[in-house]
Amino acid sequence: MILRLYGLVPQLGLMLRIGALQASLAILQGLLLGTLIPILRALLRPEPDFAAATPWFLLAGIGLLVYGVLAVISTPIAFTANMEFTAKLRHRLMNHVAALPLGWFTQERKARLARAVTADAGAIAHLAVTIGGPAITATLVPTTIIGVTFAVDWRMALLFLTIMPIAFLALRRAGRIVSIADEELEEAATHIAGRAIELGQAQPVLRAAGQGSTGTTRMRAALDEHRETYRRGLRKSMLPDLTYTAVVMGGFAAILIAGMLLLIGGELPIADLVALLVLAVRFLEPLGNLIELIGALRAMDNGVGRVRAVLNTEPLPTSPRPVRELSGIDIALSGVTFSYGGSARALTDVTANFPAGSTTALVGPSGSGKTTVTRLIARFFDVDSGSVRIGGTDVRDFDPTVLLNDIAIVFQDVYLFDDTIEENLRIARPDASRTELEEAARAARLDEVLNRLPAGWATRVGEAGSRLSGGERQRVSIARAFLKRSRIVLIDEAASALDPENERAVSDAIAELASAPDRTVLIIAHKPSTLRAADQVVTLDEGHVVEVGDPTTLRESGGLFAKLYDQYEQARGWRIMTTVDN
Ligand SMILES: Nc1ncnc2c1ncn2[C@@H]1O[C@H](COP(=O)(O)OP(=O)(O)OP(=O)(O)O)[C@@H](O)[C@H]1O
Repeated sequence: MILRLYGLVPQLGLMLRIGALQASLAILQGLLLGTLIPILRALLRPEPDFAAATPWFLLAGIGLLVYGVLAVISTPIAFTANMEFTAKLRHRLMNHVAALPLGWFTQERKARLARAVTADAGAIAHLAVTIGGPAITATLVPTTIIGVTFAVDWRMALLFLTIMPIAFLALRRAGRIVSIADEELEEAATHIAGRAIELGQAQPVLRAAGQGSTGTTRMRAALDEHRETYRRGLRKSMLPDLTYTAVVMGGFAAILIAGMLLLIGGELPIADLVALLVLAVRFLEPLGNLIELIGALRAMDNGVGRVRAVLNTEPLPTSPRPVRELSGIDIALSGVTFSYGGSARALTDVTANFPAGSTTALVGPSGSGKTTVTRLIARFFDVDSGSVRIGGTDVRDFDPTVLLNDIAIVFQDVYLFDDTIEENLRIARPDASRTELEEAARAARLDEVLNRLPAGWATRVGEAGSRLSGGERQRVSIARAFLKRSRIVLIDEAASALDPENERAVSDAIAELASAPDRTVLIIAHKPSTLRAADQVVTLDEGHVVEVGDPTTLRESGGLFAKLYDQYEQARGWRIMTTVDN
């Protein structure tokens, strides 16, 4: 368990300090109790011998003082260790998940990750420090007492020695059952967390269906499952708990009977029996506490297992000699085949070139693979076969930070952090000057929004940007791309209707982003104006490239692009009519 913990947070110095401190406290406690023997032997004579007891009293006094000082020192050390362990573990987890393929982040795994970062990391550090110490005490105090007992009566010491392994065997069994129950309970708790996230996300749909307050049946089932698992766990662990308690109580009875028999037989003086009974109580008490601790320790071990499972997930492989800069900004997909894990392919043998400085419109029916192409270029996933190259280099050979720095992505569904507009922009470039921020805002037509808002740059956008409209959120996202000065920009143009003002602003901003000659732009396009302005069009259908060419020629050829273009224009006509009518 200790090795597993060390593997998770390799803080050898800290662990040794805490361990040594706790071990010293435990051994000192046992030895202090040992001073009782000479003291009682000296005092429980027909003529009490105070002179013989005095040095032992003095020794016990000094021991108590040292014990007190060590106990006081250990509190701040344990507190600091707890904080340090938690922070290190959380950082390790966050750094690791940042390198995982996006496909890993399913609803269930997101819930597990949330619990690993919050509950597990906190509990592991807390338990390692606050339960680890008492666990050391609960093991070392009885061990020291056995040693001390040998000095009094070897037969009684052997009895103490026999009780300990029997108790540990009973404890092991109880621990195993507690561990299984804890794992089942954690599984049920993770289900609840997953369903709770789902419940939050599905609120609009549930309310529309009149079920906002009752929740989903899946959520109710998860709660029932948790309750039942808890009950089952309690039932299962009751018998081993009782067995262990019986061993500990039985141990005391055995010591008492054996001591009385030796006393009656004249083989043990009364002073030694009294001292041995006090030692027996202190011997069995920490052993008794172990049953409480074992549950917590097993829970910690399970937590360690869960955190390790996240940390053991393979990130996307990195090249041993990663390329640290782009040598060009042309993009080439060559024979790319990719599926999201199931049997259905999202892309099949896709070959397409996106020349440096050009703007390409990616077009195709829903589900044809447009978003997948952009995800593979940004290396959110790795291709199953074929290659994606930027400036002639396979994206798998780049240092991942190169792609993060040189590619800007303007998603349709923009995620904003619950912070000010300024901070949401600074994510793209934390050290941007005020002038750079303002230039980016102007280019993205965000300045109009900022002028309208009373708090301007300091406006808080609300959770996930909920206080801004969809178009305004997109302008923030485009401003991020300008600020980042990325030489490759991947845009998912909104397919749904924006209000005319936002639509014009977003279109103008995208056009400006695409007009730079030193930028390669890919737009998943739905608007006739964007399609017309593109240097080339790549049409996808069911994961295959079906057309490549300039927009005018493709429109005249009457193929899939021409059909989609007409549909977009018709939809736009309807929207304009509806807007005018309103
Ligand atoms: N995360 C995912 N997990 C599993 N399958 C996915 C995932 N994302 C997309 N797919 C599937 O891959 C195929 C291509 O999807 P993709 O999102 O690339 O299409 P698209 O052309 O961008 O569609 P749309 O225009 O509707 O956004 C679809 O069949 C889709 O169901």
